[in-house]
Amino acid sequence: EQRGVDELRKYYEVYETIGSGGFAKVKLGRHILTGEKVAIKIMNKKDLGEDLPRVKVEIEAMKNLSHQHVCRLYQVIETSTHIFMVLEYCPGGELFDYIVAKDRLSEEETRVFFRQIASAMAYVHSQGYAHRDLKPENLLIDENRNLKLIDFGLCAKPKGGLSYELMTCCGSPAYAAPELIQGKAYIGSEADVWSMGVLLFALLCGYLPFDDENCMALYRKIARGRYDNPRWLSPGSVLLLNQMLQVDPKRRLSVRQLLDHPWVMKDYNSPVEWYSRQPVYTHIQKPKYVIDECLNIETELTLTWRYDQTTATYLLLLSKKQKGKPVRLRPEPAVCE
Ligand SMILES: CN(C)C[C@H]1CC[C@H](N2C(=O)NCc3cnc4ccc(-c5cc(Cl)c(O)c(Cl)c5)cc4c32)CC1
Repeated sequence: EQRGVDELRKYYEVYETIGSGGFAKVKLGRHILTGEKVAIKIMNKKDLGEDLPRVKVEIEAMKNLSHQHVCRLYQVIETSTHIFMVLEYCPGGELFDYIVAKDRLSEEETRVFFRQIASAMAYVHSQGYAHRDLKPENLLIDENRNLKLIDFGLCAKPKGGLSYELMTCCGSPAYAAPELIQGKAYIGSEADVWSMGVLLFALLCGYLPFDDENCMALYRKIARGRYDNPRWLSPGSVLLLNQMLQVDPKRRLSVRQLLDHPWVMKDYNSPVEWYSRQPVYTHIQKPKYVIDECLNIETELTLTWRYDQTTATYLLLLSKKQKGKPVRLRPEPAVCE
């Protein structure tokens, strides 16, 4: 561990543990050069065991995902014993805790969050990924009360594209689609829409549509697809939930249909913007303030995203600029290789 932590401490101050996710612990950190806070996911390869491939899946997926509502991966440091993932820090914690604290959300507040979730999912699907573990515990709130999707350890990128069927039954039962828990071949994006329906119900109601402490009883309820709409739901909410929680995946709304659904458009009168506002530069268009300031990279050089210190510094500077913070490095910066 020591060598890995030394490598980490070259670039980051490492503070207390702020959480844990399955086989990982998450510590608060600060990028020394930019002063930006980060979340550092720390995994011990010994503890990972057969979960190591899941981590590789998550890292590869996150390297290809750059979106305003997907938690950003800045850097990966791997040693013989550990894997460190340096991630975008989300001080607002889990959406799950936010719902619990408020009992349930109003339709208006739910719509703000739901549009962000639809934006993230439309983007993730457009990149050929299915998330497969969508739940309020995997949606974090950042410093501007925006949602960030995390935990891509169960995501899938079918070889032939998202229309190809998947087999692995995974994710959290209460959010899992009927076809998935019945072990049928399923389409990842269709299963994600079911999970979004369960999530929408949880936001609007404060409890789950299908719940039972007995696993088999829970499966039967999901397979049957029957749930009660509490009296405070508007007719529009009842309709949208019904269109998403269709047991037959072919009758279920698609994410694309969600983007301009009347319930989603209410008060906004515009469809959900799902395009990424954070294009992943493959060729540096010489953003002057960054290149000259710190990264004296030959502008003709295509910056290959190595997810090393250079990537982290570049992305964190970009993030600072997007937040309107001064794009300055700490005095006497360490060597900017
Ligand atoms: C399903 N739950 C248990 C999972 C927990 C995990 C810890 C989380 N967390 C805190 O505990 N405190 C604050 C906090 C702040 N910023 C974070 C940024 C990224 C991640 C993160 C990102 C990815 Cl991609 C990932 O895979 C994992 Cl495991 C974590 C966690 C953060 C965080 C909350 C959700």
